Amino acid sequence: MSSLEEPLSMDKLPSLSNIDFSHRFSSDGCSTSGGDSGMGHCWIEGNNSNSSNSDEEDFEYEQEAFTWRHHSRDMPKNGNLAAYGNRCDSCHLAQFRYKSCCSNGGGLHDITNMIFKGIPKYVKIVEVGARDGLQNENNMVPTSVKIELIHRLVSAGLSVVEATSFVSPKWVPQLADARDVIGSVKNLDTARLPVLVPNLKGFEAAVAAGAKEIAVFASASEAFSKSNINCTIKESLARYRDVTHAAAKLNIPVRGYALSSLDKPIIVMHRLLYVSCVIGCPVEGIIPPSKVANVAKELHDMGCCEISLGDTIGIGTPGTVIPMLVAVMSAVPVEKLAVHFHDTYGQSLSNILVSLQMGISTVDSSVAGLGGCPYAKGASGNVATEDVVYMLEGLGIKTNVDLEKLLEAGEFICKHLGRPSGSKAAVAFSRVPRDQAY
Ligand SMILES: CC(C)(COP(=O)([O-])OP(=O)([O-])OC[C@H]1O[C@@H](n2cnc3c(N)ncnc32)[C@H](O)[C@@H]1OP(=O)([O-])[O-])[C@@H](O)C(=O)NCCC(=O)NCCSC(=O)C[C@@](C)(O)CC(=O)[O-]
Repeated sequence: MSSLEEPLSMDKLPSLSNIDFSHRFSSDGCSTSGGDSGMGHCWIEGNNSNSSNSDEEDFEYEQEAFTWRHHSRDMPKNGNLAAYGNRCDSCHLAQFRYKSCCSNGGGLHDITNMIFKGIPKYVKIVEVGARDGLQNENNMVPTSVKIELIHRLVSAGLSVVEATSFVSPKWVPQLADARDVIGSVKNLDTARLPVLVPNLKGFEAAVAAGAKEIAVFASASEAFSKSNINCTIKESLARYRDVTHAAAKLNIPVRGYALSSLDKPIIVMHRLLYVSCVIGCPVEGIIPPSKVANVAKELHDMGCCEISLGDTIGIGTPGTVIPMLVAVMSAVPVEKLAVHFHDTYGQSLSNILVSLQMGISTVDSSVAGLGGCPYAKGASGNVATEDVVYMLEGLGIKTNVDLEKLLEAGEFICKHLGRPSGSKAAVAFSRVPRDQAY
């Protein structure tokens, strides 16, 4: 059993013992500085008490703003887009159904902007299925399947595909083939392929195998740090300082970022840093936002150029995510933050949406929602990339991901794993021919 399976097992889920039920999903139990900052209400600006919700107004609004509905009804039955008009000639059929580019050329984004002030025009998706997804699989996935999956994800347009982990094979046997995986994909030059490393040993192995970018991971929960990487938070930060310096010394040119915390700019390998358990921990229960902010700040000060905030057990709601983000954003610039939601309670998309509203434009997700473990009932994988792309494109936010190809990548891995996709969008698209899907 992997180290992850233990903390995620049902008996350790916080819902049962460690976290008061109301605190799990409301901001009341999770303010940034002791009192309730009320932030849970401030960031959601789409509707206020003045707005009417009458059916009539809703209908008019839909007609004006979301003209894609008309398009999908009026579309030729044979799916011949060219015959329908030239505005959408370049759209794929599946995307045509929901993509705002097909309506009034940019106008929809303006309307969306009125509702979602500050929402980004482009969101970078960090695909973690090949790593976060497959590390929890009960059965070993053959190396060739992992390699094929990575190729498919890259060819779907994902610009960052986390490939594997250089962790102890005793702890995570599912990724014991990290060297072979990275060896086979390292020359893919249209995507960045970070790998997870927990210490210097992992870093050295990753470099030797040809990894050009790495990600390190610390926890905001002392107990989870111990169970996940067998050391305290402080010890983990010390390890990552060593890794940081080793990366800097190698001065390996990567698609990366200058390290600003040392006196001269150095190209660093550690793009991404995870902070896990940012909302709750299977052992400790609710994690205060200030604790998350402290860990994130330490890592930022080390020179990490991107910090991904992981709701590892997927208990967050906008009510708890917002105060956590407020706290972290007071310590780390928002452009360096990413969000990483597991979908245990089905809250990921709403959590992503509020994160975007707060200025975050990097989102982690996993093709087909991979990551669930049969022995961890109640805890599930990451939010599915297909669902994220569907929502973002529907909002007029660019992702540069080809949904058709992404769906095919999801089908490929689900077929291999012998189970249905964890993506709602993928399941919906699979039920009817793509050209008739809503
Ligand atoms: C950190 C350790 C290694 C400490 O494990 P340890 O047992 O404390 O380490 P150790 O230093 O005592 O070494 C024990 C053995 O592991 C070997 N070893 C030591 N390091 C490595 C390495 N890098 N690669 C390969 N082997 C290694 C080392 O050489 C030795 O081998 P032996 O002498 O017994 O044959 C272990 O706890 C570990 O690998 N943990 C990783 C667990 C993991 O991958 N968890 C999943 C990460 S996902 C996550 O955290 C959440 C995230 C990021 O997805 C975000 C979110 O969802 O919220």
